[in-house]
Amino acid sequence: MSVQPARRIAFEVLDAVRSSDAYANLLLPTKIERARLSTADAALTTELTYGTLRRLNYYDRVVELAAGRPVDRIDPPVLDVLRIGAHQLLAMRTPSHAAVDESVSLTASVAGRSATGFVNAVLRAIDRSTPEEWTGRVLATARSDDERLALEHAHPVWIIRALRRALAAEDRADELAELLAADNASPRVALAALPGLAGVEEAGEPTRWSPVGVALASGDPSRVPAVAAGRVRVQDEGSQLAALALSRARAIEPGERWLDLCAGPGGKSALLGADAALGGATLVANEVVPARAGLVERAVAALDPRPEVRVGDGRTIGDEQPAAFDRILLDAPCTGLGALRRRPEARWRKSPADVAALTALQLELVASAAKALKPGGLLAYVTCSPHLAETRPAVQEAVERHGLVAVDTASALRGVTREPLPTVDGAHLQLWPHRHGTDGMFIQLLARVNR
Ligand SMILES: C[S@@+](CC[C@H](N)C(=O)[O-])C[C@H]1O[C@@H](n2cnc3c(N)ncnc32)[C@H](O)[C@@H]1O
Repeated sequence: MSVQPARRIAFEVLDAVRSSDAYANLLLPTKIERARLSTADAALTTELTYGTLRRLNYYDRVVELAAGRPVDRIDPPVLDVLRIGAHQLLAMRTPSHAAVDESVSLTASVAGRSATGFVNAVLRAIDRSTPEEWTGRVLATARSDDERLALEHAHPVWIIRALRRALAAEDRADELAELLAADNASPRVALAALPGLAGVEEAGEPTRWSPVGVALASGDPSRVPAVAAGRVRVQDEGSQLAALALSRARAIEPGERWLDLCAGPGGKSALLGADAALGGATLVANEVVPARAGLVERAVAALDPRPEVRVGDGRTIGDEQPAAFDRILLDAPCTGLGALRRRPEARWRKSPADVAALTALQLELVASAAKALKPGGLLAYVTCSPHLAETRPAVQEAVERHGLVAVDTASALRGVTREPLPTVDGAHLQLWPHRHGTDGMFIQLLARVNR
């Protein structure tokens, strides 16, 4: 029996994510396009791939219980087939015979005939109980409340604890389950119409917050002509607000110099560059990884004038160009814990050790950005992570060590957003997937006060 392309592609992506650290959100669209899948098959492939990757810990526990052995004693390609099979049986309600038979055929082609009996037996064992019965059985294996939440909502325990702390800092710890559920829902595609180059109405319906935001009703964004021309770009609304917080917090004086310190792949540079061009300012987009600087070049290609794109370490710009910029965006490298809904496997890749390394880098970048800021200038410190270790220390050092003043960011965005953002305690703005429908961006404006 031949294997349906949807299941084969889902397997290939899981295999590449596991064995060569591939990014599913980059690899999957390429494979779907190459296979010339219909819209329905593309949607099925995406659900098989993303749904399985998100809930890996849950399906691994199901497989362990059904197979009677730990997953590290199962051949990795066979385990991937079982994970995809379990997702079909427990979450997609695929008819049993299709899920089992196709998984067996897939096993024969990727792991050899000798493994097919095992896959058949494990999937039939999974199919003998209802999804609800499996949930009960899996949750009963949890050794703590947090492990139970981790299995129920498919997040690692350390991320659950970090998100709970970040919510608790806003007195919202009781919203944890809602946040975890939002991380598991596929976001709608949001687009940004670049100011001066495209109108919102060209591409779809206006979004809730961003004045340049467009919601794509359905389909492939690259088929929208303005997207193909680079005048409208796929960009989360939270990211749009981060760029607009800097470009629209105050009127632009012609001749202002702006810097995007960590620009790759260039989403925010494109929006900043468009606003800069309209206001008579110039933008320099800096990125340390040359290949990512190439992506920035592509992102800003439709702009006139085009921002200068440079390859360099943002940590040295402050010494190289002190007091040179009127506005700086520091969209810091971070764990991305606020964007887990977009990158289904990301949650399983990160570790607490990444946080410590990133906090250190963020502090060095803040020091450099603060030096590069002119008196009277404005800095936006941004992360797509609400982790307190990636937000609080950078802002605290900007104020206490580098003499910047925290600006009330929600107020600065008041006249900018379509709908007023809910008020927050403190000068920063923390967006949340479950509250705002955006990625979990943290945005703090900081000013160097004129002396
Ligand atoms: C969160 S991403 C920026 C996303 C970008 N602003 C956008 O909207 O498309 C952070 C970027 O910082 C870059 N980066 C990491 N270390 C850096 C450094 N020392 N100097 C400059 N850029 C750095 C990473 O390569 C990555 O492209």
